[in-house]
This record gives sequence, C-alpha cells and structure tokens, in this order.
Amino acid sequence: MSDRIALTRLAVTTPHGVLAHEKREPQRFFVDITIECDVSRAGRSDDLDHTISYADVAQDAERILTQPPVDLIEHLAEQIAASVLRHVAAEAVEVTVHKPDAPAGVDFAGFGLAGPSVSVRREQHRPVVIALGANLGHRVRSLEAAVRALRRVEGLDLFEVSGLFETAPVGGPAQPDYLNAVAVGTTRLAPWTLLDRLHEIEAGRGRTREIRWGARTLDLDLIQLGDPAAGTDLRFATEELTLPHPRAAERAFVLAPWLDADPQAQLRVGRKVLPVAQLLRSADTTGIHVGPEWRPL
Ligand SMILES: Nc1ncnc2c1ncn2[C@@H]1O[C@H](COP(=O)(O)OP(=O)(O)OP(=O)(O)O)[C@@H](O)[C@H]1O
Ligand SMILES: Nc1nc2c(c(=O)[nH]1)N=C(CO)CN2
Repeated sequence: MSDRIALTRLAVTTPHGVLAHEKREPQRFFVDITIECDVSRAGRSDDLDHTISYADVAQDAERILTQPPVDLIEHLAEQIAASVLRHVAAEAVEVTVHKPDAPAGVDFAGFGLAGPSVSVRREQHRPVVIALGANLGHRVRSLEAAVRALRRVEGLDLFEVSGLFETAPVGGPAQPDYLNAVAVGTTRLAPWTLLDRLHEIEAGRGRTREIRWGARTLDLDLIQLGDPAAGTDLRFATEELTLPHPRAAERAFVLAPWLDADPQAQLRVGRKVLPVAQLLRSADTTGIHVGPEWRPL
C-alpha cells in the first residue's frame, strides 16, 4: 500500500530506562509513526470514519509513553505499533522511538536527531474467509481464474481453498446450478479495500448485477474477517459491507466448502461463536453435492 499517514516527532518528556535514575528523572523521547493504509475511500468521501484519525493515534501513543516507567524503548515501540494496528483500516505501521539524551557513556552529535532509536514495522494479519460461486459460463474456469486473481492481490495470502461443490440455487429466479468453493487465508487489507478487490475480480469475469440473487459468472463474498474465537472478528452492518456475512450461517453452499477448507472453522452467529460443522448439521443440505476435481492452489 503506497498511501501513508505519518506523525513526525511526537515529543514527550517522561521517565523510562534500564538505569535507576532514568526511572526517576524524565528525559526526552521523540516518536515517529508511519501508518500504511488505504486513504482513497476517505479521499473520495471526506469522512473521518473512512480513515484513521491521526489525533487518536497521537493520543494513544502519548498515553503509552506516559505510563509508569519501563526499561526498553523496544517495549514502547511495540506497544505503540499494537495500538495503531487496533484501527481496522491500518494495514501496517512503522514506529521509531528516539531517546536523544540516553546515558550511554559517550557523546552523540549530529545535525538531525542524534542518539539511539529503535524502529519496528508490524503488519495486520487478519484471518479471512471468502466464498466463491459461479453458475453461468464455464464455471470451473471462472473459479480457477478467480483463485489465481485472489492470489495476485497484494496484502492477501490464501493458504487453503476447498474442493468444488455442486449446489442447487438458493433464492432468486429459476437459474442453473452453482459451483461453490471457499478460500481461507490472512489479509492485512482493510475490509472495504478487500471488497473493492473482490468486485474488480468479479468485473474481470464479466459479472453484472441486475437481479438480486440472479445468475452470475462469478460471485465473491466476504464471509468473515478476524478470529471470532479470539474476539478479534470485525463486526459491522452497513449496506456497503456487513460482517460477518449475514446469511452465511444458514447457507449450506457456504458452510460445506468452508468446512472442507478448514475443519476447525468457527462463525459468529449473533452473540455466539459456533463451529461451522455444527451449523452445517442444522442447515438444509438438499441439493449440495461434491463437485468436479480441481487443483486451485
Ligand atoms: N459480506 C459481504 N460480502 C460481499 N458483499 C457484501 C457484503 N456485505 C454487504 N455487501 C454488499 O452487497 C452488495 C451486493 O453483493 P452481491 O451482488 O454479491 O450480493 P448477492 O451475492 O447477490 O447476495 P448475498 O449478499 O445474499 O450473497 C455488494 O455491492 C456489497 O457492497
Ligand atoms: N447454490 C447457491 N445459491 C446461491 C448462491 C450461491 O453461490 N450458490 N449465491 C447467492 C447470492 O450470493 C444466492 N443463491
């Protein structure tokens, strides 16, 4: 991601350090934070909710710097990086903590900021589940092309793709049977950025949207982002994007391939987190059959 939000030289005078007197006597710390995040949506909408407020980031960092004394600037840098990655839109962050007056038994000189500093770069790693479907054109070829395209998305790493399932259409007008699959992996992308990439891939396979739940050359849905068992799954309901996918829990055409890709999979359903295996046992599986062989990865 080439978009960045940077905060340069946040300055705090506070006591931290390994030496006893450093824990009593405040000294200067300077922090630089560079956040990699997609700002194109906020650039279009002019809406602060579509980006990361630099004031929130700065205040979190200042709170971390003014905590009771710690030994290491590594620890401060790590904590600040973690606080930035709690923002949904943050893809990665680089944090540098400078300690220009550090007692090191030598002189530091220079025109810029002299003395020791520590830099860390940390990336978002969110589990992601993507459902694939096709019921028009050459379905296997479309789904294979979709997996190839997903693998080329920068910031998305797929590590498992299910087998193909032949499924009767659910909802919508009369239409041909679908082939469905599910891909699981991790991503550092913000959910809206990932959804944009999915729409681009759909459009590349000639996907059009005329009738709700109508036949399509390719459908890519975001089912879940984050880990519900750890409470880190993203939850929100907007027209543009609802997570987890509101209809996934009862769709055997999603649950069956998902279980195939990840037998331990879990999905948040309301306030509960349930095994996908259990949800599939309760779902209507009529019209769901193992599909043709494929080697997507
Ligand atoms: N979790 C999600 N995954 C994909 N699209 C979503 C999601 N939540 C909301 N949407 C929005 O839904 C809109 C319609 O998507 P799409 O045409 O793929 O729906 P559909 O596949 O026909 O129906 P369904 O949403 O029931 O799977 C998209 O433009 C997208 O912005
Ligand atoms: N069998 C099947 N039915 C569907 C599917 C699908 O992928 N498979 N997708 C839908 C809208 O996303 C609606 N109905």
